[in-house]
Amino acid sequence: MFKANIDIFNAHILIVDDQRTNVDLLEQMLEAEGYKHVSSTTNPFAVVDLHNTNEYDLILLDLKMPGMDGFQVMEELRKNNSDIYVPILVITAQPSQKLEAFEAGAKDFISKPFDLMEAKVRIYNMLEVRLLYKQLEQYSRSMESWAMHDALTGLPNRRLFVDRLTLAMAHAHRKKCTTTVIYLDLDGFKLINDSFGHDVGDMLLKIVADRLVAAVRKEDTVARFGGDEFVLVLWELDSPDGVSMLVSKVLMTLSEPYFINGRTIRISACAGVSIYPDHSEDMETLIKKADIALYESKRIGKNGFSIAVDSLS
Ligand SMILES: Nc1nc2c(ncn2[C@@H]2O[C@H](COP(=O)(O)OP(=O)(O)OP(=O)(O)O)[C@@H](O)[C@H]2O)c(=O)[nH]1
Repeated sequence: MFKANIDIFNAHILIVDDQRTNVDLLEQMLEAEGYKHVSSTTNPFAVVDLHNTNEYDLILLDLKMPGMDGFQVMEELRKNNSDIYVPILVITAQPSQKLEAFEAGAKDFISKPFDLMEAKVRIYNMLEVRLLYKQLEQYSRSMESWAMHDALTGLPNRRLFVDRLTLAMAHAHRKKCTTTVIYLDLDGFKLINDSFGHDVGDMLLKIVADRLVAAVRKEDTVARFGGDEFVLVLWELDSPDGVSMLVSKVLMTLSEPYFINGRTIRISACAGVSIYPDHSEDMETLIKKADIALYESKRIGKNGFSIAVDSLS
């Protein structure tokens, strides 16, 4: 469950005011409050670059400045920022400008001359909302990644695999080339767990994942469907010979010895292969055919592979 853990005083704050005395006053106040990252500029033209580099959590922006006023700065910030939320608190001596400032994107305001107590509270409140929002965003990104990856190996899981295969098939359709699906299952993996323990089994699965990733190209996908089942999506293999050579290479890599906790462990794998569009143009059928081919190769014996047949059987 999401649990907020924010340190408001670690926030990055920029003060923008052409009057050095105002800048100094705000800077001193914020530093006395305990804010650790406060910087300032008296040059409104520098704000966009500064924000792009430092991604401030809060910009205290004077509205009335020569050359470029606060409204123009806000407009430039909005134009140059992919983040729709620009954290601006305007500083104004003219109450009549407040509404206009809100319409231009300001989130709150501080009146001049400063009421320091009020300024402190407004800054704190705005930072609280900003940092909570940022943390929630990070959390939802990590949840998204978690939902798409296998926790043990970090490989894509079945959901992400389906996305990647969809993409590879669309590419193959456009380029009139192939996409290959390789369904892999280790031989006698249960015995590894039973003989050496689940932890050793886990370590072996992680090494298997690393070897598979190393054996294919960067654009290919190696996914784990759970247990000792791994499924690969390969882009643009040009001939059945190429496929056979690659699967043989993968199986050979997996049958190399594994050195885990001072032990040397050997294991092999079987594979089933299906090719888009030769065996099917439908994704589910393509995966099913690779799975059936895998069972066929398991039936024949260890450390081998079968290629799908044209019709589902
Ligand atoms: N260490 C470990 N074991 C797992 C994990 N997930 C599933 N397993 C085990 O993997 C084993 C898979 O067993 P089987 O599907 O019978 O595979 P196998 O022993 O390789 O049998 P064949 O495929 O017929 O050769 C089971 O013992 C599961 O408990 C995991 O994340 N870590």
